[in-house]
Amino acid sequence: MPLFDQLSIRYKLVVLLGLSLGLGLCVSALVALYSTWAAERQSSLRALHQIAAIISENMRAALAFQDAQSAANMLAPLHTNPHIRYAVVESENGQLLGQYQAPGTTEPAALAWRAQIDQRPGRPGELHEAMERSYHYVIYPIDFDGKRIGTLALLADNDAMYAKMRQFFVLQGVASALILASLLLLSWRLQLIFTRPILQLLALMRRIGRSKDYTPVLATQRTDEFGELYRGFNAMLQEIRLRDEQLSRLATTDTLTGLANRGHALATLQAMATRAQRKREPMGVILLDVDHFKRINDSWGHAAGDLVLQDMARILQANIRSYDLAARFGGEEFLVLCDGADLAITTDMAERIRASVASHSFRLAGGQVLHVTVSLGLHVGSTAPETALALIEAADQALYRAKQAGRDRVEST
Ligand SMILES: Nc1nc2c(ncn2[C@@H]2O[C@H](COP(=O)(O)OP(=O)(O)OP(=O)(O)O)[C@@H](O)[C@H]2O)c(=O)[nH]1
Repeated sequence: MPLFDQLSIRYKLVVLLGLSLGLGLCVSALVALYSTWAAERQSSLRALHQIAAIISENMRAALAFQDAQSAANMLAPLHTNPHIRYAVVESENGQLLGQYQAPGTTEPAALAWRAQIDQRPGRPGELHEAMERSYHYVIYPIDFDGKRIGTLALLADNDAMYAKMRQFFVLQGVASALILASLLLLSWRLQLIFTRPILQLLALMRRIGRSKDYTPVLATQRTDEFGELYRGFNAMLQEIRLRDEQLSRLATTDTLTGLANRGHALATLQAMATRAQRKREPMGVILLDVDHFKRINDSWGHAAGDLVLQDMARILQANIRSYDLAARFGGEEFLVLCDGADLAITTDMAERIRASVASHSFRLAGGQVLHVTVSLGLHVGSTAPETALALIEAADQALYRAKQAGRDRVEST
């Protein structure tokens, strides 16, 4: 069913529910129709029986005396019932005593009915009734003193029965249409119970696909499978969010010192430089290098060197402003980006760092205390466009001069 497959889950459920409820309604309507038809059929035959019983009771004397005139008089009032179309009274030996034909009845029709009555199954003179498509009839035996003296055959059309059936059919149709409309409304309400949570999840999934914001938002008190689905979805979002954070931390952080790594520092420098140029503000770049670091490694081991680098990171963090960035730029080389800082502020910051390092006691795992110095080169970006690499290059030249000038000092471009 390709068309059905293409329908949204909402309409699929409405179609399925509507079809099942509609089918139930059709079956019950057919049952009601059949029962009404059977009841009408029974009641038509019963009514004809009652008329036949009354006429037969009065017809006894006419039969006993073979009085055709009396028989005709007794049949004549039948015209008050427009549905009785034909009646015939015969004596026991089959002799016709009286006959009635409703006004408008043609002779061929009367003859056909007569033939139908004569061909009835069973023994002649026995009580018999039959329901045909367009008429029904009763053959009623007439007894006198315990002896069969004749029979009365009464035939009536089915017009009254069909009129009632038509009326019932119209009523049933109207009721069925109303019920069907209510059932469709009910199907729509019912499908909401199932589709609302699914569509909510779908909308959230689409929104996350667009925004990439994995913050869990589906709060629910539900205790059913949908509640479980919501909670599972929330847990999954939470996990993705944590992993995202972890991944971006790993991608931007130096694992030894916890400072920003080289890649993150360069990207931040580029963004900071662009912003500074747009706002026509200065920005400071400080490049610093641990003096004679190789000696520390060689004398105290690589682990001691690592410890020094970690302490160095802490000193840097302690001496920068919240909106500056300290990064590990290479082995024992660090970069500090000072947002909106002019030469005076940058120089002051570099000097503060140098002095903090020089006065710091680097305590090794074995308890030994080292004193270390750093050389710093700084450059303050002008308002003219400069690439991140050009800014670093300039700071590096200043650093080179600091090293050349004897280390433990700050040089600027
Ligand atoms: N412990 C440790 N050492 C590192 C790391 N990265 C680089 N190094 C070492 O840092 C040292 C850098 O030495 P050099 O480039 O010669 O510079 P330096 O000894 O500091 O001398 P100057 O810079 O001229 O004062 C090398 O011995 C590298 O092996 C690291 O992550 N941990």
